[in-house]
Amino acid sequence: MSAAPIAAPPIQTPLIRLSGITKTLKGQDEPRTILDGVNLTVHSGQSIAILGRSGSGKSTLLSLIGLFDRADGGQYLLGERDITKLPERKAAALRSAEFGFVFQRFFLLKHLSAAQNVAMALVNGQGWLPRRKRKTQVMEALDQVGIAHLAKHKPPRLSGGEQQRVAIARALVRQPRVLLADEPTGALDTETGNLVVDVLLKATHRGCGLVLVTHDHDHAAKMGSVLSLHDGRLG
Ligand SMILES: Nc1ncnc2c1ncn2[C@@H]1O[C@H](COP(=O)(O)OP(=O)(O)OP(=O)(O)O)[C@@H](O)[C@H]1O
Repeated sequence: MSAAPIAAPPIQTPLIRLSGITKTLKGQDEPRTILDGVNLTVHSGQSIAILGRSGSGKSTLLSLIGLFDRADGGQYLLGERDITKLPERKAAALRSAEFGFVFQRFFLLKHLSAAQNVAMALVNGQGWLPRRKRKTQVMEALDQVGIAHLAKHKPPRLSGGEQQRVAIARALVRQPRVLLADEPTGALDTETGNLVVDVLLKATHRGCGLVLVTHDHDHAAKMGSVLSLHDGRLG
């Protein structure tokens, strides 16, 4: 009896494919090429760390991925869609639908509770979601980062790590396909930073792609892959 043929695994379209991305900054001085043919592929559930010396262009690259900025050359595919030259209005809509952002600074509103800060991310062009639905999504996001019990606390009563977890919940509440984190542990001590990295990684278990810019080699080593930006190239 011949063995049954082994089915080929389904080929998944990557969430993101950047090819040959270039970016030259034209300030008062000589134009400077920051990204010089960057290729990057991000799959669902994948975590990628980007290391590189200060000024090497890590934040610039993250801004391009998150559609805050545009490349001068190369191609950007989001799923099957070529978004290299997407007009800004459409880019803004994609930005809030597809990406979650976490930064070194938490950017929380001090006079709002943790839950209210997270709910702010649910305001969209059509206004607010129905109250009950909004509350459920907010509590799920806070639960996902392990601080549902702090929902009513305002930022001044929270530790740095707790505040960053509120910021991560705010990034996750719209269920983005990709989480972009720029030095999210930069303002935290080592132990708290480790916790925050674990929370970010947990999001990848639900299928989110994660791109983490960091200076911390231990945090980078926790990611599925580690890339380094050097002389405008990622490798
Ligand atoms: N809007 C801008 N105009 C001119 N130069 C800029 C602009 N934004 C960034 N730069 C320069 O581009 C280079 C890359 O900056 P970027 O912030 O991407 O680096 P980075 O690797 O994230 O650095 P760090 O690790 O210090 O955050 C730096 O030399 C920076 O000074």
